[in-house]
Amino acid sequence: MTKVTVLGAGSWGTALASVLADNGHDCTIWARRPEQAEEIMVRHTNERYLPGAPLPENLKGESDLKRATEGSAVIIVAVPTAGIREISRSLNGVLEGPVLFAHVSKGIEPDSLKRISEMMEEEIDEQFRTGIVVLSGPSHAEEVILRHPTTVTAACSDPELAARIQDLFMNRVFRVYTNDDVLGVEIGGALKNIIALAAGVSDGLGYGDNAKAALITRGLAEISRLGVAMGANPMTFSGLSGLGDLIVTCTSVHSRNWRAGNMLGKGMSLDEVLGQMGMVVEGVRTTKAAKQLAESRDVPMPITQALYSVLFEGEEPRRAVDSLMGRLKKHEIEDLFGMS
Ligand SMILES: NC(=O)C1=CN([C@@H]2O[C@H](COP(=O)(O)OP(=O)(O)OC[C@H]3O[C@@H](n4cnc5c(N)ncnc54)[C@H](O)[C@@H]3O)[C@@H](O)[C@H]2O)C=CC1
Ligand SMILES: O=C(CO)COP(=O)(O)O
Repeated sequence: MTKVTVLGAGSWGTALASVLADNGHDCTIWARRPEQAEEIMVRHTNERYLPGAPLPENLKGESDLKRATEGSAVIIVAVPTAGIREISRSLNGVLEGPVLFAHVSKGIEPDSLKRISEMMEEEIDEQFRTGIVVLSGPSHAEEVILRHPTTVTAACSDPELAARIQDLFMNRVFRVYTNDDVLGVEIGGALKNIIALAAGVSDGLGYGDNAKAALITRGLAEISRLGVAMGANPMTFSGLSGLGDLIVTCTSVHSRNWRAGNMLGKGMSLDEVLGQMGMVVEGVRTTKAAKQLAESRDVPMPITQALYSVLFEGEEPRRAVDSLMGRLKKHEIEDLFGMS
């Protein structure tokens, strides 16, 4: 049994903490709001984020960060990308020794263009961390909490640390692979949200499966192109954190990114959509970051660019699709990782 703390009591933190509690670990969720911590501790529910789901009775809730992390050997960071720096910094004031971190968030920070593990490395004092693993893959919280079969990958440059996180989470319905390509896993997990937003827009416009398959396939091409230019292993993108997560997020009504895109496609404004969601839609900020990354590395990312124009430049979704379809002729495979 390992003492583990999960930071963030949203849908993903709660679902993953339930996996850990199922596996018999001593698991505490840290929630910002005391009433939410109490709900988890006393009523064994988290109605706002996972309505109707009973949580394991051995799962604890705590809103004091010091008490929540006291004695923990492993900390799982499950807050949205925008909160990563703040929570990481707070840990320096409460931790007493080194712990193993895993993060499960999917995003890139605009302007700094940092991945989650890079932000954590910048903010958490070295004396408090033995390593940072990223856990990512096709995994909607709503299905994990129902104990439906799910597969993810744990990536770290140190294979022993990836294996520790694999062992911690793995059970008969939650299968964890390992990978050493942290960059590729983080880029795939973050950028699939952009394509999911675009797939939602396409569905909202009334387009069909052909359009969605095109977005998934050409989306994978542009994510891989950027990832490889940054130094990722091309094979990572056909794995769970690449193609796997693209499929699940572009085709599921559980996806907040798909749902947000769908509302945009039906004519709502971005502000109206975000006002209605009540949960994080990571792809919006990541679209900004990915556009900046693509420009800084001179990598063509036409779908990202088209979505950016819809989100931030007032472009009509239907016109954005027209411009994508009207691009110059290309070879499908040649220059997949070049400047096509
Ligand atoms: N929901 C899912 O099925 C999955 C989500 N993820 C990723 O996990 C991350 C978290 O997502 P969800 O749990 O779904 O989000 P959510 O919207 O369900 O909940 C976010 C939680 O984080 C808290 N929070 C927000 N800002 C914070 C801050 N600055 N400090 C501390 N807590 C803060 C909120 O109060 C809330 O409890 C995201 O990066 C998402 O892409 C990854 C895989 C699956
Ligand atoms: O990352 C996810 C599933 O793997 C969840 O996606 P959404 O954030 O779009 O709900």
